Amino acid sequence: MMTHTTSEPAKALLTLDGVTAGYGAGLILRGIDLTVTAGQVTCLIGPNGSGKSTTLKTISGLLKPASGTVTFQGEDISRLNARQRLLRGIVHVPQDRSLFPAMTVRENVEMGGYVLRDRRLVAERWEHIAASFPLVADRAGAHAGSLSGGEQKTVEIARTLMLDPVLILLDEPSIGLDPKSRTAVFRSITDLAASGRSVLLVEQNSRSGLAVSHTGVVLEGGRVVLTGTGAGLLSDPEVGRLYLGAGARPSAPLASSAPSPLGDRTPQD
Ligand SMILES: Nc1ncnc2c1ncn2[C@@H]1O[C@H](COP(=O)(O)OP(=O)(O)OP(=O)(O)O)[C@@H](O)[C@H]1O
Repeated sequence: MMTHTTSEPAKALLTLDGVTAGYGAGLILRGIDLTVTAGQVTCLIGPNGSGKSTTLKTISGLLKPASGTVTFQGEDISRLNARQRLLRGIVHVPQDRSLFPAMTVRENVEMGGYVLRDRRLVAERWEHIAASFPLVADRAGAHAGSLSGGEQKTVEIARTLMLDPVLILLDEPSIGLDPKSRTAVFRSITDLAASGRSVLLVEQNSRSGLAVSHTGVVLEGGRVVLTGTGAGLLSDPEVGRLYLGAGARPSAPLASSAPSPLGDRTPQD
């Protein structure tokens, strides 16, 4: 489990105050209060339909809040559009696959910098990304569609670095992946935080998500019902029973089948 090693006081990077939002007449978010601390991984968990993806959309600007405030680096960004928020360093990786399958990995990563309109900067950042993600360097010339689901997700995460993001929103990055690919994706999330990025993660694989997170936030019915450290929520039997799909997990059942440090998939429905 990683820890926040800096001795400086934790800084609020993003704050949601009483945010309400929905897609039509009804509200899905019913007053979200949430803080993301700079340099941390924060994981949103909660039952299906509780509003996790909708919360990410109100942060990236795909959805405007009906009321309440979204504050990023001290600025009220509630009324800004998605492009304006992107330029401030908020990058959203949606749940669905978003690479262009017929383009190469390198072309896909470079496309991530299309708003930069600066070929030299894109080339520089490509070098940095290729050095940070061996998979991206190794498969640079391969068509994205020929990569496995986990590899594609890793490329999507790597691509966010084209915009030198401050806050990366990841919507269920591990969905549909086999255990090995999941481990690789969660490792890249840990690496992002270690390199100074802040991550807000939505995960159905709640145990795995909390295991790589400094902070865990539980959503229910469009409201935050619980906040704690990732480790604290993981070890709380009541949280386990209510939100992690099972009671407190017994310690390793068999020495010969030690669980992955990231835990197993725990469906919530
Ligand atoms: N584009 C949309 N138009 C209308 N309703 C939507 C739309 N997207 C989501 N909803 C509804 O909003 C509610 C919350 O959805 P959201 O995707 O935020 O939940 P979630 O917590 O991420 O759930 P899940 O774990 O199932 O992805 C659901 O009832 C969903 O049907």
